[in-house]
Amino acid sequence: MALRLQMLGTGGAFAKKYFNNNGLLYADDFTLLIDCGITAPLALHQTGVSLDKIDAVLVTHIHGDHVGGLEEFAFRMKYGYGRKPVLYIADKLVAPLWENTLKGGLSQEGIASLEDAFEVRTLTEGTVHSLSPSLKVEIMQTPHIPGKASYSLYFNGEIFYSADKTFQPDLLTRLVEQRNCRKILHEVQLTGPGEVHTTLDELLSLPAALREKIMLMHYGDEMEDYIGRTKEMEFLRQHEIYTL
Ligand SMILES: O=c1ccn([C@@H]2O[C@@H]3COP(=O)(O)O[C@H]3[C@H]2O)c(=O)[nH]1
Ligand SMILES: [Zn+2]
Ligand SMILES: [Zn+2]
Repeated sequence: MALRLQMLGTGGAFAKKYFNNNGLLYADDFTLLIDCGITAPLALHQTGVSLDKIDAVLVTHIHGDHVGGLEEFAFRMKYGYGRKPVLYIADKLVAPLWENTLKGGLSQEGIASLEDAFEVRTLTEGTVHSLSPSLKVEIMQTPHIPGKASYSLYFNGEIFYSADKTFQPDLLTRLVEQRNCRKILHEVQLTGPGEVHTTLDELLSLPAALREKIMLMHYGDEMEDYIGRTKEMEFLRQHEIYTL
């Protein structure tokens, strides 16, 4: 059966009308939380999804809007459900996530490493990882902040989910023309220069054959002003469930 996606939030890091850009990906036999930002615990609560229904969380990179909810997630799973959440993470992000983000809050007697708080399953580039019989993922490092690794995701060899990233037209073209990609969930920055993100103008410069596969996410509070100005590319709406 097709994958379904329910964004807990579709906002950029500083959006106030939208929660952080985190998504629930539903496969037949598996529910994956893609990123767990600062607002994820509240967004999950409002969506009516309890933590124990999430089979695993996967993080794309270490910014607060993508990992800031992990401390609460781990503590509530430990004290509320008596177990550790499964965490999929690129091998290169394991040390920075613990040392630079989570250690201060989570470390205590019995929790001295990321593995003490989560069932850590590392992901490597160039490998297709089976999360379940119906859900496979490949991670692809894509440029975001210089010197800071960030990984876009390719699900079941056909669905591309961009991490925060700069414009990479060649990658998008290659995925569609050579790797059977039929849907692209893409971050977008609506105003100002892209710098560490992809601007709407950049995405509008792509050929129609690519644009028609793209849905937009990680946008600012000004999104409504841009409805009708994105050609074939629709805005993903938080909490709605999309069949991919
Ligand atoms: O070199 C930098 C680093 C960061 N930032 C801002 O901080 C935010 C962090 O989360 P984000 O990656 O969703 O979005 C980023 C930008 O809004 C930036 O504009 N330039
Ligand atoms: Zn972000
Ligand atoms: Zn980021």
